[in-house]
Amino acid sequence: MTKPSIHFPKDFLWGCATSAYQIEGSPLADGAGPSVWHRFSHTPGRVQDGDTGDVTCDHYRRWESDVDLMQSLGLNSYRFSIAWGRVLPEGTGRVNAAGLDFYERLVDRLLSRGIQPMVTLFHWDLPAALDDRGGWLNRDIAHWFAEYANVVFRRLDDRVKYWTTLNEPWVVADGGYMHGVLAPGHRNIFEAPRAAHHLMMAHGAAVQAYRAVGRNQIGLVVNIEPKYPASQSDADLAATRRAEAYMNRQYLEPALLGSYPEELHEVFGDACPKWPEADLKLIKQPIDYVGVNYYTRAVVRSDPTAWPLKSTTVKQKQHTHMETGWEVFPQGLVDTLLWIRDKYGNPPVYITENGACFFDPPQVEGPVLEDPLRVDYLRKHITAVHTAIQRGADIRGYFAWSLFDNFEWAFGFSKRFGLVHMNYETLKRTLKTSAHFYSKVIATNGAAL
Ligand SMILES: CO[C@H](O)c1c[n+]2c([nH]1)[C@H](O)[C@@H](O)[C@H](O)[C@H]2CO
Repeated sequence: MTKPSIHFPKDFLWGCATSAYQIEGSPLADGAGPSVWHRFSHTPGRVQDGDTGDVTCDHYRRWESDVDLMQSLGLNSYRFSIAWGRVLPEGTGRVNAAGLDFYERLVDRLLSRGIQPMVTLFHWDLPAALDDRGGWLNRDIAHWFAEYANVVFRRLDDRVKYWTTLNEPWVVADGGYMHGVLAPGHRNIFEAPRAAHHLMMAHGAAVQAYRAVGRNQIGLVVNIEPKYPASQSDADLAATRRAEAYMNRQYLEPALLGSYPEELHEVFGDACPKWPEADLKLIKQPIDYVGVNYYTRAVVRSDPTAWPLKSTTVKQKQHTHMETGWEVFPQGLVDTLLWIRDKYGNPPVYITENGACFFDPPQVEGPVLEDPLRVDYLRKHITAVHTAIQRGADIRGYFAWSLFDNFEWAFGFSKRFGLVHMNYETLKRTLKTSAHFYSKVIATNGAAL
């Protein structure tokens, strides 16, 4: 029986995603101010092997040929983030012209090569100067973020059609303030919900600012990891509900519904703050799309000893090389997209990140690196996107994570997600077979799956 031909919507965005601190290098060049990740990666013991973002892919200096490489892959879109500290070295006030000029040149080159930019304003690299003023624990950060956003909107909104306020506020609050494994490295259950709330207030303030000056689209990017109970026991079902509320609903629902899930009280207990209605009104600014970062699912079991969720995830059979063994589970992407369709009124969605890390060698000899496991992962997950579209979900684009192997936060360079291999000694870029595969999928708008 011949395979039914797969076609995506005519103007579907096909891109790759990256972020500033993970690929640019030169974190202090041309007047840029340091970020919390510059400080964190230069603090011994915080990042595996003492890796830092000082060089990484050296994109800050190789951006022109990198854009040409994107064009050679046939990308029609590229998702990247702007380093706040390059534009406003102290986070507020003085604008660093050289920093803003870098991103303007990047946008212009992308457009000249037929590549639509999707720009993320904040992908975790908060200016250190703002962290010194309390960072995400200071309510004023909503104004600081709106000020920064305005500077960028005014310069680039005539060319950038897709904006994102935040990338994955959950990771910042959970990693940076609850568990302390990401910058700024706090471990405090009383801080985490406040950081989460101020992140969302900043999102709302930036969207509100955008509506005054912008003419294009703006959204929020959240990581969604669907939660499946390990059993139908009351304890596992309750643990699954808590885990879903803590990761998947805690950010989407204030943004889309103007309220927090009740289950957060079970997670945070007496650390759960009561927020004024005005805050939630600010957060619930209408957005044009939801960005979904999907990698894996979680099978959840109750575990009264696990802090703070009182739940753990059960490792599954086929998984990627991430430390906690992210299961390869494309059905979870279908389930996630249909869950958003049904629970939040079928908003426009972009898959703003999807990808996998498998072992790739540090050096590559030949012209291409074989990465069959990643090809298989991408094929299954892009097919899952198509399944969700056929079942009525309004999906408008897909961005593979990531264009290059890059700085994988606390894991340093030990984890490789790229479609293009990075030799960190020579900075040589080498296409993997996943890049060639993705290129064919784009050229045939899905038929090559
Ligand atoms: C918690 O998993 C998230 O969905 C997630 C996975 N990832 C992310 N978020 C981040 O947006 C990227 O900066 C990471 O490099 C990438 C790979 O780890």
